[in-house]
Amino acid sequence: CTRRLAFTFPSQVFRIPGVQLHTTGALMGASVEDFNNAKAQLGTLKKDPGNHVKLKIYALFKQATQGPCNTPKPGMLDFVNKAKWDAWKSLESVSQEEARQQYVDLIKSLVSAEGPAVATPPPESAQAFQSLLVTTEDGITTIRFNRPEKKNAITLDMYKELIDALHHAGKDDSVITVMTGSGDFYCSGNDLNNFTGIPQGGIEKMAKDSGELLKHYVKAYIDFPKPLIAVVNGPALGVSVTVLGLFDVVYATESATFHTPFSQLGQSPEGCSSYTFPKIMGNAKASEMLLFNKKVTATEACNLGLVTEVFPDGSFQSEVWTRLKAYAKLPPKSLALSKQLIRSKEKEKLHAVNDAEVERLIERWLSDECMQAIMNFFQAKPKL
Ligand SMILES: CCCCCC/C=C/C(=O)SCCNC(=O)CCNC(=O)[C@H](O)C(C)(C)COP(=O)(O)OP(=O)(O)OC[C@H]1O[C@@H](n2cnc3c(N)ncnc32)[C@H](O)[C@@H]1OP(=O)(O)O
Repeated sequence: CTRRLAFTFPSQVFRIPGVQLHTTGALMGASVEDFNNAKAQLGTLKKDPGNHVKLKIYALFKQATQGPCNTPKPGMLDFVNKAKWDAWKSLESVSQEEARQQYVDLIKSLVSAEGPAVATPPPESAQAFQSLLVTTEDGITTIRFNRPEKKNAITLDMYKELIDALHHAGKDDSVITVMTGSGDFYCSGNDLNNFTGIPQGGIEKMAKDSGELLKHYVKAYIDFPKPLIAVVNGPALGVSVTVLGLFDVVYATESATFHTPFSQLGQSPEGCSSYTFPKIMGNAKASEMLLFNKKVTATEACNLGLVTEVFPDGSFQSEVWTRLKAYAKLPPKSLALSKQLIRSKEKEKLHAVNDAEVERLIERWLSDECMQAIMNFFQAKPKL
């Protein structure tokens, strides 16, 4: 029985091939009911103006069932097939197993987002995010950066979504919360476009507003009430690295790297890293990273104490998720209260550090050094 999910896409209809409700459903690990519910959602999905969700479903399905895209690139004017090809191609480095998992997570998040009741719908995952995939399953809320085509760079809206997602995850009935990335990067840090628009209210207001947003973003990590675990699936840059000092456990795949090119960008450290990094790795090593832009490998980051454990690329996802599922079976209150005991002594200090870092950054964002560095990135696209 081969039934297909169909939806309109720029005035045409294209189909997700091969969604066989019985055989493929079992293969992909989602139930027939999930697919039926997802199908109903796809017909009415209102919050998908750019068809991002639909394209994502298409691409994940292709990647999971056929592996990396090796078909010829469609012509520029073949908009529909080009969009599909780009979406599939962007998953090149996602393993079939990971794509399968992401596909199932996405289908399930659609089902619980707006659809018919499922067995135990976590109310928090009822939110639809543009740039994140948030799911709750087996006691784990997973917040996944989901802009793989931009290496998961964090836009202003995405900071807001992340704050929301963290607040919800802190209150939902999951036992642990996991952050990870879609595609080949964990996250390339702040989206440098955040500073390129001509802001209403002037550049000073933009810097001040960005400072406020950053402060709230970092605060969401400082105050996070239950175990927070980073699953670093690839390179990490900037603010996605600095906040790692506020996580409870950081697992990294062997090929992940950690890079905080602040002085290169005319900026200064954030995410409380000016305090947590020297504390974790000592002043000398922290200075290499935070002042002199040293990019460290996963193994080096582990030796420095920033990363808890490194796993081979080939078995990263399966080893880590097996472990996380076991952690999520531990008594939730005991875990949360123990985390709070470990972190509470530091909280006041961390908030003060956050305030000071943001104040310094507001000054930096208005500096010639910073503006020049951002212009250089977009003009020359240097590889950092
Ligand atoms: C509220 C504001 C708070 C601010 C807090 C302060 C935070 C500071 C930081 O996070 S500093 C770190 C900032 N990040 C960077 O400087 C990274 C810049 N990007 C790169 O160096 C490279 O893109 C790369 C190393 C991440 C990846 O290189 P490569 O594998 O060669 O891919 P591409 O360069 O082709 O990237 C693909 C696509 O993504 C776009 N992109 C990637 N990262 C960013 C980014 N951080 N900001 C904006 N755009 C980014 C890149 O431009 C390409 O787009 P295109 O396909 O050309 O449209």
